[in-house]
Amino acid sequence: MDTCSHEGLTSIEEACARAAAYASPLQGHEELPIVAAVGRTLALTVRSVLPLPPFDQSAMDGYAVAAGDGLVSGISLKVAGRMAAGDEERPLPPGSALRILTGAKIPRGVDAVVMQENVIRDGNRIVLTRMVRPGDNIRRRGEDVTPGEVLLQPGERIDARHVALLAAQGQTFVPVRRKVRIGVVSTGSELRAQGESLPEASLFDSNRPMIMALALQAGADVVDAGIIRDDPRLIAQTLRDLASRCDLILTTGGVSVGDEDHSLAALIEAGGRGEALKIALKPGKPAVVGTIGASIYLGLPGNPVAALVSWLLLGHAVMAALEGRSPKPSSGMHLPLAHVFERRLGRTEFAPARILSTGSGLAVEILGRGGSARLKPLAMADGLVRIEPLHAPVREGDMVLFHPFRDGFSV
Ligand SMILES: Nc1nc2c(c(=O)[nH]1)N[C@H]1C(S)=C(S)[C@@H](COP(=O)(O)OP(=O)(O)OC[C@H]3O[C@@H](n4cnc5c(N)ncnc54)[C@H](O)[C@@H]3O)O[C@H]1N2
Ligand code: MOO
Repeated sequence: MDTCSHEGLTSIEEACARAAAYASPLQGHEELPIVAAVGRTLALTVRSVLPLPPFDQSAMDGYAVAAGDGLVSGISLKVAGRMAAGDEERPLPPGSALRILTGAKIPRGVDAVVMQENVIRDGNRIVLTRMVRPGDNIRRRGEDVTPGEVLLQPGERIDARHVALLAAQGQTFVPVRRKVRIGVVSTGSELRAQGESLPEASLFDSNRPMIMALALQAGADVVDAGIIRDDPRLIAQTLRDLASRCDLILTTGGVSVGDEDHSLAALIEAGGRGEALKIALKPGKPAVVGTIGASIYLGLPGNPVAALVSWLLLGHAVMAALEGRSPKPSSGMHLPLAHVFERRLGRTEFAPARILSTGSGLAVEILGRGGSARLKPLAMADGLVRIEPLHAPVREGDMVLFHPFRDGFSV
């Protein structure tokens, strides 16, 4: 079923779903040391083998006591010994206290820890300056994690937080999916590689380096397949070659309606199948999605900002499908726009924007007036704003969704 949103355009959700439908999760996994697994995708469920904390422990530096029904302020207790983190348990003599440090095991008979700030120490005795209740300042065995519970689900992208949890479980290795291998090609007879001369009417290829960088940021292995001029035979030959080596092939350029837009024709000539999409998205309206051999094919638009936005939506949807992850819901923040923004109804619009600090809080300013070929505003921006299809006119102070680049380039 197609979700046609405006003038026969395909909605972003439908376009992402169609692109992802060509992909299925990659088979096979490898075991990596937990720190080396950062950025990789978990292949199997991880269950806990150990309660966390592994034993009842003190949450504070202070004194371990038997609080019973509670100890009132003013009670005096003898300090009968000391327990530091890592010490073996020592018993609490009745009617006394033990000096205890953060992380130390709670001895039998102890049911509360008094913070040292809440006692007056006088030689070998303490006097409580506050009421003490049973359970105070004790971290219970298993209160964080119980044995056997599911800790991490397959598809989780491993980061420092997961490394800490796995480490606390005593785990040395973790099973991860193999990296997605992405072949990146720029198409366009006007393009030259860095280091080449720049004849009239030519420009340096910025999409291929950008897309390679984005693919690396997304945790993929990258194959640089160079620049191919606008010749469907040459493009088809490159696609055939990459199909035997890559899980995903990304080209930029040639997805629109011009005489030299050969993306879909080249895919079909190479033996693949696919479809040209017109998405209710600005920039990034045209795209080609399909498959060739065991590879997924994504033809991104040539305009650089359009290529970036298209990668963030379609590319991320395909990556999630290849890695067996369900795409996370979008997690931008709503901020007021600092100015009027001229636009037409109908397409979701993304634009580079920076955050401003105003007298009344934060606001966002769109840079570059929405030009899809302009690189400088993109490089100067803090993130992308997303304006919904029916949000027009856009007035100063209107709320828009802002996706910061620092959160890993996602929208
Ligand atoms: N009649 C119409 N023309 C266009 C339409 C349309 O609907 N009807 N859509 C426009 C939109 S929107 C976009 S986006 C572009 C997409 O075009 P293509 O994917 O076919 O890309 P090209 O025509 O090859 O290039 C567009 C533009 O980008 C520059 N470019 C291309 N590759 C690179 C690169 N690797 N590095 C830097 N710059 C690149 C290229 O020189 C062009 O200026 O089509 C519109 N046209
Ligand atoms: O949507 Mo094009 O993708 O405007 O640059």
